[in-house]
Amino acid sequence: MEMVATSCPHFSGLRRSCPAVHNAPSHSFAQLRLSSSRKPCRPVVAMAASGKFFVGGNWKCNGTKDSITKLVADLNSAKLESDVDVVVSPPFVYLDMVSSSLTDRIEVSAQNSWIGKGGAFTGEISVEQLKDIGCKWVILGHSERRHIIGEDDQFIGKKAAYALNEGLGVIACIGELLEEREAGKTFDVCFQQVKAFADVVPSWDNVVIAYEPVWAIGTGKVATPQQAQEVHVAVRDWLKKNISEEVASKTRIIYGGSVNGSNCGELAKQEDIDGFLVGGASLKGPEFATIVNSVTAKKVAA
Ligand SMILES: O=C(CO)COP(=O)(O)O
Repeated sequence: MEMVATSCPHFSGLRRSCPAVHNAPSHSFAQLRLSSSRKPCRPVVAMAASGKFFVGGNWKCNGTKDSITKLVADLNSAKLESDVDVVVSPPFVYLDMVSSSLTDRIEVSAQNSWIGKGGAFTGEISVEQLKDIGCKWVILGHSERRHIIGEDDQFIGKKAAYALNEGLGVIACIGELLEEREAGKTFDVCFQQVKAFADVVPSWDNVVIAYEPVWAIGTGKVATPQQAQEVHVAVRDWLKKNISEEVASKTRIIYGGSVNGSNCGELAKQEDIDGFLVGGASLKGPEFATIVNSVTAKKVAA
């Protein structure tokens, strides 16, 4: 047996299922143990720190002081696996309240931010203000902002560049409409949206990509694990070809769209699903904790 670093000789990408071995478990991020004949590839190392499972709860425009106080109490008492980055994203008006009452174990994200320094921009929230109240992340490019509010790639890109330059992490959302999927354009749409981020981000260190097919958001129609995995692999391959192998390997690609406590385990087992962005089910503390803890299914699958 020989130890080799980083990639599989049977496949151009990093950390993919090896097509040379049917049903082979996935490659890990860092190292693979290969037989000297270079046939079956087997992972021997668990996910690297850079690939830590990431679960975000996007509370959208939901909640009241009372319901959010209860949700925070449930989250504070939940047992969460330690090897998961956990983030929740309350509506702006409750952000400070959540940030100051939530356990340090969970970080807080905004659902939007302005494209530049704050000032005379009525109704907007600046990155400086978000940092001031302890916010570490911002969700950008969410389909509800793209398709309901009308934000385009260029505008979203400006927000991402500014937030990253100022030290916020960005949860960069991409995903196709149903008609785009049906027209066979899923990859084209996702690549174009990733490219818009890629064109402007100063570094990928603080970027998590969230693949959220629009037809699966809030509909109860979750993508199958295979559908999600297929897009995640394609996006990772795009990063490899257009940015670098390192960025492709390290960047977390999480899935969102009707994730719940029942379907998270099967999705988590997919090699290129590095976590979730959860809407409706993140409003229930115990169910959100189940989704966070689906990292155990991933570890078993590896
Ligand atoms: O939009 C989402 C997360 O950002 C997903 O929402 P649902 O989980 O409610 O489908």
